[in-house]
Amino acid sequence: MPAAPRDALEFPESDRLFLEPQLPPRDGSTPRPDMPFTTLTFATSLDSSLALSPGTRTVLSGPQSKAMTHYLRSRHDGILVGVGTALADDPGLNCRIAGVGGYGGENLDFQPRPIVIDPTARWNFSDNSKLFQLCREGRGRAPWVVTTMPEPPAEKDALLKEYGGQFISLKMTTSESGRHQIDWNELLVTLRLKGLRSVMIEGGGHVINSLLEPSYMSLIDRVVVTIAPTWLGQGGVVVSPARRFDEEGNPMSAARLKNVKWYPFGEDVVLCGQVNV
Ligand SMILES: NC(=O)C1=CN([C@@H]2O[C@H](COP(=O)(O)OP(=O)(O)OC[C@H]3O[C@@H](n4cnc5c(N)ncnc54)[C@H](O)[C@@H]3O)[C@@H](O)[C@H]2O)C=CC1
Ligand SMILES: Nc1nc(O)c(N)c(N[C@@H]2O[C@H](COP(=O)(O)O)[C@@H](O)[C@H]2O)n1
Repeated sequence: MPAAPRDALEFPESDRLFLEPQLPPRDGSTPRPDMPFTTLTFATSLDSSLALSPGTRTVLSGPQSKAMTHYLRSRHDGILVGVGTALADDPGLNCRIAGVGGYGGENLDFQPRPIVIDPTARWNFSDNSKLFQLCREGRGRAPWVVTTMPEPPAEKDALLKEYGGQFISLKMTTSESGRHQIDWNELLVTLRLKGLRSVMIEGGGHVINSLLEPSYMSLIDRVVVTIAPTWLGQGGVVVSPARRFDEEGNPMSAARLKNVKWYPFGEDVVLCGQVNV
């Protein structure tokens, strides 16, 4: 077996046991036959911010919860972000747990497929993008880019294909709340048809808030949130889904979790649960 690179992360067996009930089943079975097991997971500050501002990569997770996130990546077939995140972070979206493919393991075993929602092909990726560097080094898979353009730009299409990635073209719809967006049902069914049995959705703010709309939140099988002991302050990228109202027009909470478990990981705490729909 190849040696693990120096930046490989360790995630202790005892912590794996805690997490197991929250993870996609190892046999690949899914709660809905036509869709992947879907985990919503992100790191947030005490004031519900994912980042200091939309274009800023912001470290929130400490070393233990970061290792947990990478373990989650090893247990999902796909990892999804919006184009805002791709532009801000130039992310790797691979799994760096010791023993997975490229980190001491064979081939690309346990490396998730990166998926970027990019309706108008704004993401200006190139050979120098982190994701593609990792592909060349055999440490990650090429991305699937979800667009609404029937014919995506030819140059980008060629580069994606060269690395083993692809554009996926879907249509825009208008959601219940009037948002013009890709329908999550259609997207998840498409990803299942393409072979993904589990997907973790990492962000950013637009992606999470749109998935937490009433018509979509039942698609989320698990929520795993890292809460870091810091306030980022005003102006951040905030997780705050649209308000809901009861029959009399009174405001009610947008969403609530059930079957909640809390795990401390270093200075952070990780909250797991299911959306109470
Ligand atoms: N702390 C954490 O765990 C994470 C932090 N982030 C941070 O979040 C920030 C980016 O967040 P945002 O600016 O909100 O961008 P985003 O990553 O949510 O992407 C937003 C864009 O994605 C597209 N999009 C998303 N959902 C769509 C849908 N259902 N249909 C059609 N298009 C859709 C739209 O083009 C939209 O403008 C970055 O600063 C990044 O660092 C991102 C992921 C995780
Ligand atoms: N779990 C977690 N903790 C943080 O503090 C973060 N900033 C993020 N961000 C997400 O991870 C992506 C970066 O991944 P790579 O390290 O480049 O593989 C970033 O784009 C966000 O999706 N997550």
